[in-house]
Amino acid sequence: MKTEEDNFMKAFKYYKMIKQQPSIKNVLYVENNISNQIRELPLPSYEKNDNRHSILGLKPLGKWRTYNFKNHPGLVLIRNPFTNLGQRYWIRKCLEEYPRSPNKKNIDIEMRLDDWWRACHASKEIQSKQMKKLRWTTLGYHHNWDTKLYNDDHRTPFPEDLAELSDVVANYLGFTSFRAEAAIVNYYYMKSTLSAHTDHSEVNLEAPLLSFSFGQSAIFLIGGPTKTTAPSAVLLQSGDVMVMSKEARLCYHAVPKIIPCNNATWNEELSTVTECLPNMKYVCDSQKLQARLNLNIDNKEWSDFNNYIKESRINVNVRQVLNENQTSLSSALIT
Ligand SMILES: O=C(O)CCC(=O)C(=O)O
Ligand SMILES: [Fe+2]
Repeated sequence: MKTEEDNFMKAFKYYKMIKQQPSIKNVLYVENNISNQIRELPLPSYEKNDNRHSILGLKPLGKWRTYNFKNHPGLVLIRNPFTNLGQRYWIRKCLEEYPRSPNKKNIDIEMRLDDWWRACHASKEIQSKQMKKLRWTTLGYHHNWDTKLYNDDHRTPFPEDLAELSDVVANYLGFTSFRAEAAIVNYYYMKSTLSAHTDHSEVNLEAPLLSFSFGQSAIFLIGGPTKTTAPSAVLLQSGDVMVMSKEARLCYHAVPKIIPCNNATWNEELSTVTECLPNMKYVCDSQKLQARLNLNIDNKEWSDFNNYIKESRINVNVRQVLNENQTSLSSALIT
């Protein structure tokens, strides 16, 4: 039997190269769209009254710039819709709060750290051993990496702020019934990679996958439904939101390389948010959320997180697991 050629692996190996830097000549990004592979989309007819953006660290929706890719229908990029303060807020959340129990993380099997960030900052020994070992934490429905299945017994409350952020983004793109039910937060250091895979564990494969990137940049490979398709390489920069929907939802993708960003936008001009508090769908205490966002304007408060992110990348990968009319996986099995 003739085996199909693995063109995905070829590209992965090329970009992963360490001895010699891979050429980024063919890497697609908005600021250098030489091959016209990226096309800007007109502003969608989003809900103009959605005034939740400021408190979530987002720019006004009318200023967002959205693109699709000639060779990858269903793949949509919103080029950094976050304010600089907003980036600080989400980076901090991913480090300080999301890795806390009962959320799960890769280092749980080695050492029980209910509060990884605090433990690392309370002990130099823990810091030296555990800080750079965190590779992922899961939220909501916890992805089981062995069985690749979700389970009703491995579900904890999904963070309200991330559910709200996902709701704003999904609504903006017209996915008005999207519900954030599971997320994987991926932590990358400068030599980390993520190998080729598809995300197919969700019952609902119609709902898009929302991917938020912060910190250092990444080369993201996106191919087709099999590894025979040669992938495109796309540069993901801090704040970028990549959406895998429709035909792109089940395509192979990977991160072969982290590259230093050109500018740490999260350390550029910052301004606090003082607007009147909007009505929220998931967040109960919007006053507290606003205070938490504004806290990060203080460089002393921000300093430990800055030290982490200057040589790391964080990706928050949000999924809907269930179908629209289902409330649990068991109800999904019956219908
Ligand atoms: O880090 C990324 O950009 C992709 C992460 C991813 O593919 C995943 O979590 O399934
Ligand atoms: Fe993925």
